[in-house]
Amino acid sequence: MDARFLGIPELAEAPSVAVVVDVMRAFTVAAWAFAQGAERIVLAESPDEALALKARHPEWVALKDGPPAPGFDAVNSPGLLRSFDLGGRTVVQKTTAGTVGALAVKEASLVLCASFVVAEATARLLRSRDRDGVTFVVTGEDGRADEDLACAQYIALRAAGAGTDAADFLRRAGASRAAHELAEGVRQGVHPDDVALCLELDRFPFAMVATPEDSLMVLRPYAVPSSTDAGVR
Ligand SMILES: O=C(O)[C@H](CS(=O)(=O)O)OP(=O)(O)O
Ligand SMILES: [Mg+2]
Repeated sequence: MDARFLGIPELAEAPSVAVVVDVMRAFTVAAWAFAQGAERIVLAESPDEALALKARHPEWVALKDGPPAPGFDAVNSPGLLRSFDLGGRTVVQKTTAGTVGALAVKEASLVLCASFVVAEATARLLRSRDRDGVTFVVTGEDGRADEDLACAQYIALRAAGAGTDAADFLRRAGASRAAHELAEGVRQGVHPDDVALCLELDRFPFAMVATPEDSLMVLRPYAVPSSTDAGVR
């Protein structure tokens, strides 16, 4: 498998297959939302769009990064989200890096959103597909966020079938700037368990696939069979 690792500003044209990686915290949070029962996650372009969607659909759960904000129901924290019952709910998510990265590749034929908690399911889905190349979007710090790059490199190796030890990749993520900022209270809307939850390898058995639906980009969990062809699209 030919893998490219690009930051959001380096995305010149729509890739065929894109894996958008945000370990801390958007796509760890998204996976937790599905684990808590959410049916789908609408990826919003802006806080205003998230609030407009919430106004049209008061039953939806609006979530954004940063501190709690008027009109929003939740923040971008896995530790805080795990106490929500999201059974059957639609979540609207807007974050600084992860959701922006996914929307930047919305023209791709396959868009996966990933983090360590869904790493193996994501790799398994990629292994099942007959594709020449995969573009990993390293969403943080214009492509330099080491927690995202480490996760992307790990998934790429697993997707290529390599028997890779995750320990070094998880160590890099744990030593990243984002991990330090979350641990030291630099970032807001944080639970003390957030970093540990972001470093839980393969906590969930599903991958996450984003597709356009009625002019919105919608993320859903995708159960990947443990063998043979996963059959997306
Ligand atoms: O919520 C996050 O961790 C970040 C935003 S910030 O750096 O904490 O302000 O957003 P994400 O898109 O999940 O990287
Ligand atoms: Mg991030």
